[in-house]
Amino acid sequence: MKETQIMILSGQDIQSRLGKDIVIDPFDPSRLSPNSYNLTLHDELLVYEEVVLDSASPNRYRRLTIPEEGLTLQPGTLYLGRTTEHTETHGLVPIIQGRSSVGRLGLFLNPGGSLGHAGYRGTWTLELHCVQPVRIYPHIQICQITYWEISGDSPEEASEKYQNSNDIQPSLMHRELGFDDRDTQLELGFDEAIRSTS
Ligand SMILES: Nc1ccn([C@H]2C[C@H](O)[C@@H](COP(=O)(O)OP(=O)(O)OP(=O)(O)O)O2)c(=O)n1
Repeated sequence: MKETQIMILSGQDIQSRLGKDIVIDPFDPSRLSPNSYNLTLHDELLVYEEVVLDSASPNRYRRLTIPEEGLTLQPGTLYLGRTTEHTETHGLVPIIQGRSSVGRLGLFLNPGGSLGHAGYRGTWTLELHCVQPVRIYPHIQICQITYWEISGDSPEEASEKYQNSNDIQPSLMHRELGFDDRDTQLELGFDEAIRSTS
């Protein structure tokens, strides 16, 4: 039987493929690790307003800004954030995971890591929760992206819901259950209302 090897890209390989099959924008070479690249936290967060989240309809949320002097996250709340960086990947599978230095503060994101599609283009949504109050700051290096070679044919198929995200993207699972764009518009309208009064 033929052995299949799944390979992870080294930091050097990531850098040498920039502008070809990998885009990381902005890019800072000091954030490269031996086999990953550290992505940073944008200064906005979303917090759901609902006591019970419904997977079959859009959930209202409000937007927070993380000030330069920091923001203390509280246990029991899900915070949605995003990477500052826009990434684009072709012919490789990108995966993001929380950094160990962040996990050691009891701050966890995207449990188990988040698998991207080969062909994913956009910023990444970060699902943050903490086990005790923890202070965070804008643009801290929060997670790492790794790139994996694919075994076998894998036509690039963009995510119908999340491709080209350039803002924090709450769950769009309701779309799978038959809700149309009208429901999403209501959600966006609520977000704008919150922003204009805060
Ligand atoms: N925390 C995450 C996880 C993924 N993604 C991006 C990269 C992926 O290529 C895309 C779709 O992710 P999933 O396949 O995990 O999402 P779903 O399965 O929910 O959606 P779809 O059915 O569109 O694939 O979203 C993201 O921005 N933030």
